[in-house]
Amino acid sequence: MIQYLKRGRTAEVKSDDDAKVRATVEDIIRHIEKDGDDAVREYSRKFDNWDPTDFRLSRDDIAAAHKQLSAREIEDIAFAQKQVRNFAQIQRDSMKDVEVETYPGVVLGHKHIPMNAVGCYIPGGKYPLLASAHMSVLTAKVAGVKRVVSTAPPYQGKPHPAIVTAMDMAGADEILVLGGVQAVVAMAVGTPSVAPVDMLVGPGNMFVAEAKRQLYGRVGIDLFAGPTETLVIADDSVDGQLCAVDLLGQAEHGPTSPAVLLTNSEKLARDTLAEVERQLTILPTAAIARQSWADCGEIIVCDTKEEMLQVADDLAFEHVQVMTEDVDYFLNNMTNYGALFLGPRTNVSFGDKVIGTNHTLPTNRNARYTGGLWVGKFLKTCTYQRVLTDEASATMGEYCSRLCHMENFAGHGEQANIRVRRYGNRPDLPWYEPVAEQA
Ligand SMILES: NC(=O)c1ccc[n+]([C@@H]2O[C@H](COP(=O)([O-])OP(=O)(O)OC[C@H]3O[C@@H](n4cnc5c(N)ncnc54)[C@H](O)[C@@H]3O)[C@@H](O)[C@H]2O)c1
Ligand SMILES: [Zn+2]
Repeated sequence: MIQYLKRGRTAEVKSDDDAKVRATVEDIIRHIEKDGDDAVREYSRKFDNWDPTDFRLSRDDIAAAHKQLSAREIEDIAFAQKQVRNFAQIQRDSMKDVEVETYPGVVLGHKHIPMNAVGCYIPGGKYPLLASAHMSVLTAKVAGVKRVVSTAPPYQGKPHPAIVTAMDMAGADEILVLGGVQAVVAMAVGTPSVAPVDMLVGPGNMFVAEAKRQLYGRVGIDLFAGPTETLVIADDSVDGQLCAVDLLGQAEHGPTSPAVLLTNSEKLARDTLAEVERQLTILPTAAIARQSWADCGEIIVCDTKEEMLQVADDLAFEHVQVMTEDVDYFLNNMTNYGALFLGPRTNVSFGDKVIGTNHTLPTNRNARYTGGLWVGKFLKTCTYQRVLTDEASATMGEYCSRLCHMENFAGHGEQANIRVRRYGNRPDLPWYEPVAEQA
């Protein structure tokens, strides 16, 4: 049986919010398409109170940002980037180009081609999320993207030195200080001051995520990476204190970030509920976490691990932290998740900041069809083919001719027929008719 010890707010409230966000974003896109840089500047002033002469940082600005960080801070960023770069490179190396003779005389292949230009959004509204610079910029560079534009909103009224430094250390080619919808639209549509990119990547709040969704098709997007979600799957092998820390640690992202405990232990459920209340009295970011816990937090109690698996797959959450006796049961059987965190020694914060897997992950049940950002998202897998022999050309041509005819494609059919005529030595084949089998 599946019971709720605590429920989040209803889906109707959420869909009402979604409609408002959609309309806001539509307006901003239309306005920037029409008025370019002037509109970008207007929204930057309105939402971020930010109106510099140039949204792009100079080499001097970037050097000045580096100087504001301590040696320790630089080393910490370098450590995290080393882990992310290393794993991204291992993933890149696992992707092989192929070229195979698939039929006598027929050679098919594919190669992975990096995109030419991408725009990386680094969130910075509530927190200066410098880790996103490693996740987006650095991964794009490992993939071989030539032009990587990176942007973050001003933080407390100015460019955040650690974000700028992390972007630069990750290899960004252009650094903008621009936030929200105006930033992603400027990069996607292009303005006189920002050349357009081919794909937008990176997480963001619901405005940023919705803007990427609406721009999809004109540019590529990596995935729908909206407000953070965390699911903790736990049993009596861990305690309520640990579960509460891991729920609130991610609930602090924002007021719409769900944190859910899924357990087969009613005792753990009750202990966690009490611990969450206690920790909310001491957590420095409790103002945000309290609201997200009240609105979106849930505690679900199941009888069996099979039920837990079913609930977890239905939720298809971004982060799934498994702290049960048999963590491999979930690794082997779960099908919908952004990233898994197995066992109590690791946690979502390690993944967010330092361990090396990418933290830009699908939210809003998009994990049903995609994993998170990774080096492969910056590569286009493109096929090619050649036919090496006259015989193979004639054989494919004969089949193709008849298949085209079944679809009423006369022109396609003739593309095949002319090959059969020339390479199959059948000069008398009629035009626009399916090739008959030879007697
Ligand atoms: N899914 C993932 O992989 C992942 C990873 C990390 C962070 N996140 C999420 O990223 C988000 C970061 O959000 P944030 O708000 O701190 O920073 P943000 O940079 O995403 O958004 C700030 C911008 O939002 C715009 N904005 C604010 N209010 C607006 C309004 N009413 N209308 C239009 N635009 C408005 C402003 O221009 C501002 O620059 C969080 O929700 C967090 O959960 C997701
Ligand atoms: Zn997080």
